[in-house]
Amino acid sequence: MAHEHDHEEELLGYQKIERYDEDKINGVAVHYKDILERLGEDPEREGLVKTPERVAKALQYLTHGYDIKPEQILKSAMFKEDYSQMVVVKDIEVFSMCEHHMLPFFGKAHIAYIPNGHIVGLSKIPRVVDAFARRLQVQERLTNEIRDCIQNTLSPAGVAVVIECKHLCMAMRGVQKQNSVTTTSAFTGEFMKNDKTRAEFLRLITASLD
Ligand SMILES: Nc1nc2c(ncn2[C@@H]2O[C@H](COP(=O)(O)OP(=O)(O)OP(=O)(O)O)[C@@H](O)[C@H]2O)c(=O)[nH]1
Ligand SMILES: [Zn+2]
Repeated sequence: MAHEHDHEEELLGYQKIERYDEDKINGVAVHYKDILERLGEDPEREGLVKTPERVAKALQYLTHGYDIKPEQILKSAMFKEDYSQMVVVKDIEVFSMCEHHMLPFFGKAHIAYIPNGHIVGLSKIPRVVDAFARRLQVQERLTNEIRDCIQNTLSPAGVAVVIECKHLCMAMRGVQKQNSVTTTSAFTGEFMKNDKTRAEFLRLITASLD
């Protein structure tokens, strides 16, 4: 079986990076076969035979954030540094799933912090976003969890998080609003106390490079 799989990857010419928990995949797939039948489909037809397994794998991937420890990610790349100006990472892609309908919501996160003795490896900030986004979420909690993780781990003078997302549960169904974007924000420290600092952050995330 393992051999067959290696061969498949060879044929595709690339390595599939995802690692799957077979018990979990099989357990979820059984239910999706039943769901297909209950929706009026024929789970044995060619295009659907592997669908329960594919859906199970997709869902495992879309919720793999439960297995990640975001604090550890930050701690793995914290460096003593004297820099005390705002550090902004903007336009970080976000893909998450709303916990009410299990439909995607997606957009961008903009994050800033003001170092207080330590800086963090830049790539670790989008990694923290992913760790919390790849779970069943609401946008408000996602926003707060990212803020709290950075604040509690790095102890900066302040953290700012703004997230802008479209929710498919509002576009494909329900109220069917195709263009509405939801914005959430969360602040600590200087971003909360100091209007000028918060305004500078908001200006930086709306400013364009080109
Ligand atoms: N606050 C918040 N609400 C969300 C988020 N994602 C989805 N929702 C909302 O969750 C709510 C669930 O409300 P219900 O009335 O129980 O669900 P529903 O009958 O499917 O509601 P409609 O979407 O209005 O048809 C809806 O208003 C969704 O728009 C989110 O990230 N944050
Ligand atoms: Zn929803």
